[in-house]
Amino acid sequence: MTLLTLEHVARTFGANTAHPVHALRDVSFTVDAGEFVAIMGESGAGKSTLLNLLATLDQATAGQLRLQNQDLAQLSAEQAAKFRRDHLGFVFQSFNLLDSLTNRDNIFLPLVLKRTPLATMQARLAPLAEQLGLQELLDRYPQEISGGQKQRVAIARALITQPALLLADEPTGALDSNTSQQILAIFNQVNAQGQTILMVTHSAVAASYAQRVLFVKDGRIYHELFRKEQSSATMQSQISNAMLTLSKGGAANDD
Ligand SMILES: Nc1ncnc2c1ncn2[C@@H]1O[C@H](COP(=O)(O)OP(=O)(O)OP(=O)(O)O)[C@@H](O)[C@H]1O
Repeated sequence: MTLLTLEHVARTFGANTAHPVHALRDVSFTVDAGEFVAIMGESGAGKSTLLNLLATLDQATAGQLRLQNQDLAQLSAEQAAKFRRDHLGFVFQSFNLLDSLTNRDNIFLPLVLKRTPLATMQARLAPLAEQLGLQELLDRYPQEISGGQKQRVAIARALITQPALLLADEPTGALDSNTSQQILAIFNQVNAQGQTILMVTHSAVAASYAQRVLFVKDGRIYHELFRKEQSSATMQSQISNAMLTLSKGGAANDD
């Protein structure tokens, strides 16, 4: 089942100025429910612009974005905020936890905003806390735990609303390599349980955990790699080769 469809999406900044920036020129792809897709590209390629459109924080200049058959261009600002709360989960490089709240209250926050009864919040937290190894950390504050632990809290906060799509922006960018691999293993686990994930990353290691990698260059999807049955080492070297080829200006080839 297709969850997300982008058709000829463009985003131009400063369209009526002397120097318009075509951050996205013509982006089309679909994501099926249950997929784990990584988006890679060099700095300035348009990744954040794409993520902002998917997050309903920005509107495309042209083209169509549909998530669960909702046309994202048709949402008012208020509807977009509700759509975000109801259907999307976010994980950021810098965790974005509130220091004044305990880890438990950070995780509850999106449900509190939706006025969810406490019993439901607790029932949803229990399995997540167990899976993410958070039981001992719930009553502590974000500044009392490590970066990897903060990211696990942030993942719980993103998943507690049971979002259709988890959007991750450089989720391992602030973590060392061991901790990154733990976080990526969690992504693989929740994906195996059916969670659809779209992750922007600069890291070939991180992208190699995904089933599919889309490469963005100059506001277009330039290349696509499928993991299939390949080992993570093979996938990583294919990703690195594709990035190298793209940085040299050519179209990548994964033969
Ligand atoms: N609000 C804006 N106004 C004008 N130009 C913008 C704006 N946001 C992004 N751009 C431009 O659009 C292009 C794509 O930017 P974007 O942030 O999407 O790239 P990126 O791939 O996420 O880069 P990075 O990996 O460095 O975060 C860049 O040329 C950038 O300067």
